[in-house]
Amino acid sequence: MSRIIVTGTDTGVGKTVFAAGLAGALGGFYWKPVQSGIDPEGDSETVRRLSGLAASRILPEAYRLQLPASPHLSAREEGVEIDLARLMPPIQDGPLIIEGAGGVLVPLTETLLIADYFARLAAPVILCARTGLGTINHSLMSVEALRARGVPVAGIAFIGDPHPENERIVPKLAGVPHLGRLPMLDRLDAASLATAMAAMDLGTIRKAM
Ligand SMILES: Nc1ncnc2c1ncn2[C@@H]1O[C@H](COP(=O)(O)OP(=O)(O)OP(=O)(O)O)[C@@H](O)[C@H]1O
Ligand SMILES: C[C@H](N)[C@H](N)CCCCCC(=O)O
Ligand SMILES: [Mg+2]
Repeated sequence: MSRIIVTGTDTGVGKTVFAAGLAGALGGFYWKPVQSGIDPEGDSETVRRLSGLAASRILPEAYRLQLPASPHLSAREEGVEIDLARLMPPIQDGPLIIEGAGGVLVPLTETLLIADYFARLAAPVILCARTGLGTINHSLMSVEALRARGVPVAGIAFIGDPHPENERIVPKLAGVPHLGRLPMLDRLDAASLATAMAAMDLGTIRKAM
């Protein structure tokens, strides 16, 4: 079964938008194992709006927590203990896109970081990174943290305005493919996202899965 994890250099970098575009382009399934923050909507609802996929392709979260915070804290606030056993991906008949929470060293529990969880999933990761100032450091640190845990990095998907130098040096120093760049879309809807996803290297992503 083919699976890929979508992570990012930070929260708010555009993982959900990219994951929606990818799930739509691959005709796959989307799963957000741990959602922290559901007002006005969680990432699953966003993906439903933006992917063009049927509701049945968006799998229910294992944890759906109210507080928009680090998952370890959101869980604690609700008296919930996040259990790794509940975070194993559902079996699906098609490509599964799994979205993390925040960046790679965000804690799910007092002892389990999101990158440790990815290592348990044994699936490749796409790192979503901003194109602009600050991305070199954040991207290279994220790749190092993933590698240190033996998590395969399929490549970097850039998000934002073109920045040829950052888009050159980051994949080069990280030693991973540049998977393309998703621009910030003025009108963000399923149709414009599907069109913009044509700029991504879906062939390399499919091969990595
Ligand atoms: N390509 C894009 N075009 C237009 N708006 C975008 C794009 N990517 C992200 N955004 C906007 O930026 C904000 C953050 O994006 P998104 O929710 O995808 O981040 P995230 O990395 O998934 O965050 P989280 O850590 O909460 O899961 C949202 O308001 C989203 O609509
Ligand atoms: C609330 C947010 N939108 C995400 N669901 C969780 C982001 C956690 C980030 C934690 C941190 O790095 O400080
Ligand atoms: Mg998200």
